[in-house]
Amino acid sequence: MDLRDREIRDEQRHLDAVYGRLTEKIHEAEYLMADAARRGQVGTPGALAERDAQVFQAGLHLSRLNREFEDFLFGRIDLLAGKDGVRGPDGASTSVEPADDAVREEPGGPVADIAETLHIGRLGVLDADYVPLVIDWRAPAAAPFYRATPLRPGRVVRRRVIRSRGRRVLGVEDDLLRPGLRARLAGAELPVVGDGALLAALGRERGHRMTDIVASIQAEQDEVIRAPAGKVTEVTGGPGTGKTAVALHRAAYLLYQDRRRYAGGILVVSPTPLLVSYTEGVLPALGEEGQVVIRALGGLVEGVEADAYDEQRVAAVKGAAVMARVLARAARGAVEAADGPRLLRVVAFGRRVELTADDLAEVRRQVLGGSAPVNLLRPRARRLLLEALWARSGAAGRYQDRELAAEAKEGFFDDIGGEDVFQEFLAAWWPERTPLQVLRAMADEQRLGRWARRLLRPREVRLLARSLRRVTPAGGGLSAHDVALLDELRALLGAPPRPAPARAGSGGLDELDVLGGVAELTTYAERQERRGDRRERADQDEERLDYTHVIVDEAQDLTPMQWRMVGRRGRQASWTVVGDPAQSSWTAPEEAAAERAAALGGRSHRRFELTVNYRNPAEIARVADGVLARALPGATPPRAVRATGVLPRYLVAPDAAGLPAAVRAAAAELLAEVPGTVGVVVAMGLRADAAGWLAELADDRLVVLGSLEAKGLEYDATLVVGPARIAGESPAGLRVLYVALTRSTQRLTVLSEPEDRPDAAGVPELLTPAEPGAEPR
Ligand SMILES: Nc1ncnc2c1ncn2[C@@H]1O[C@H](COP(=O)(O)OP(=O)(O)OP(=O)(O)O)[C@@H](O)[C@H]1O
Repeated sequence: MDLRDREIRDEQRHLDAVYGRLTEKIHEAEYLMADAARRGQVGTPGALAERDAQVFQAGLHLSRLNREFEDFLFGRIDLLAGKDGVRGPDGASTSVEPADDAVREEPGGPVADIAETLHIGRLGVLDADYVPLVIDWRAPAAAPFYRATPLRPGRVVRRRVIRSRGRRVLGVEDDLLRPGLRARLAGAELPVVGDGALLAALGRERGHRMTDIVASIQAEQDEVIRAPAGKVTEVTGGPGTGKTAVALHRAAYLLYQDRRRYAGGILVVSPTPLLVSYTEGVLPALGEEGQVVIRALGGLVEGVEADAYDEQRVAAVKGAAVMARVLARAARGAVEAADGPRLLRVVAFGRRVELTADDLAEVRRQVLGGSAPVNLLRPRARRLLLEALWARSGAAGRYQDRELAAEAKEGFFDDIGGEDVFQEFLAAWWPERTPLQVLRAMADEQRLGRWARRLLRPREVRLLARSLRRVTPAGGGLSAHDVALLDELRALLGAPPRPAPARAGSGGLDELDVLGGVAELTTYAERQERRGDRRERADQDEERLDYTHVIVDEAQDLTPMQWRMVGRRGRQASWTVVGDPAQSSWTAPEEAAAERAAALGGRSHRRFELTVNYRNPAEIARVADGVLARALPGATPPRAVRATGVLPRYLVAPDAAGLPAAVRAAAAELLAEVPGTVGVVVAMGLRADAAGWLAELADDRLVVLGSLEAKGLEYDATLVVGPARIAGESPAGLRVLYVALTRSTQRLTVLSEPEDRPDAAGVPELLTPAEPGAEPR
């Protein structure tokens, strides 16, 4: 038996002991459940409550234990004796530094004994004597597993990554943190097996789901994951540096640290639904099922799901901070229905009392002088209308006595205010508006022009109105940018009215008379389960806005309006904000920076930078770095950790007619070369066409993406089609191209069109080295 097999056998013994203990715990939990059920039969309220609590606890416990983790146990550290003998609650010694006499100088060099061995896994497990069999990866005692480096080894002599599946140990890989030291474990020399656990993880094929990195978190990443949840933790780093992975592991860490505070209260905001589905398996794999809400920007408003895309010039209008002012006017303007009543007539004291259009306009002006959200101004509208009628009735003059006058007025308010005529008038004259109704009202160019006077240019008004025309009364056709507008409107309007059947005379705004339209929609996260029972649940949707921690992924892409929306969800929260300015597809970064600062309030920042690219092989990173130099001259790219020896491939499509076949052939070639996924990235405008061209390949490993959808995702191989077309789609196009080129873990093919002006080797102009000092486009 060779050394590796022997070490695997030893780790297998340990894993068997762990599973033995887990089995005992499962039996304990099952016993508890059965016992609880028996107690329930007693039937007193107290017994029932106790049973519920026990069943709940035992059920939780069981479901965690029963999960077949692919690698329940994944790490081990062998440690020198600590400076003091203090042990923490998990049974491990707490000292970070070794005892002064832990290492002895001997003639052959320094020698030491391993004083403590810890196994690291997804959950903490103690044996019957409270000795730790496995330390939870988030416990303080596990930190050295991630943190120790040869420069600062602390007590760690050997770090071992254990690969296991189910109950079987498959392999071990060791790193020596103190290579010059001869260490002894139970009298024998400490064996060392292989190297490169990290590299093995990085080279593995990719699927459609992100996996956790718990076995190979690197020191600079660990610093971020375990950073105290101060006010704002800000993380920057280039593509592939693990920002998304780190953000998700941080959520799991915060839960472990203070479950009471964070359970259910962590929100992760992701740029696209694609990235949400790519990442949503990571937390359950870390044992945190259902504790963290992950939402796409277009799915942040409860009951709404964005399913449309805005071209860049429209997005630029919708995302700009000035929209907040346009919407404020729209919210107030929309309460005045074009076909609303122009005369209020009641009968009081035996004669007709009227308010004319001019009178009503004056009352409306007074009502809008109030600062409350528009829908909440209705009681004020009611009161001011009655005041105006009372004044017009001339009744006040008939009373000398102030008390009598006040009494008469009160009676008048009660009588007139209670009449059907008056109530119907009020409902039509001050209709309650939903955000969706107001947004749709903005599709009328003339009306929008009025609301946006001196705020938007006529061209912008036209673009905006035209784009909003696709929004249906039920909320179809909304883009992620529209959702931020809806959220702003919701704040301006106040709580939307409860869903109710449309009432005649409810003051429809042109055709916008679908009350409660918004509440009829569903969110991304709940789409699956909700399909069948939308109506029943719509009423129960009390949206949560007060998260305790908000994590923003790809933060560089949020528009000012989106920052306002996200900011509303974390007024009291601490924040983790991760992003990379070099990948930003938003064109006005300064404006976004101002709204971001407002969203994060005056909270203090702690900044971290990640510097190593774990995704792209060096051969691919080099190509991307060239584009980065054009997009942001002077920016430092992250350092790629591995090379594959495979150079990117350059192909050229002869002309537009030949493009579909060329795309198909290039994609098919990549599918044949890699075991996992292939992403085909095209300009947004080419998305639908490209999907059609590739349909016949019918391979579920293949994904077609518009350039903006590629954000955050990764594939074994990527085919980037038409770099110039991608770069030409917006002023931020070069940065979008940079994103496209950094999606691959193994192979990259670039397919040029004639407009890419490829050189003789097929390398498109944009991918040739930039002239020194070249201006960004
Ligand atoms: N310590 C690690 N061990 C193993 N894999 C890692 C490690 N860190 C990152 N990775 C892998 O590298 C890839 C990139 O990580 P991630 O998507 O989190 O990077 P990112 O910084 O968010 O990238 P981008 O800015 O391009 O979205 C993922 O496959 C991730 O699992």
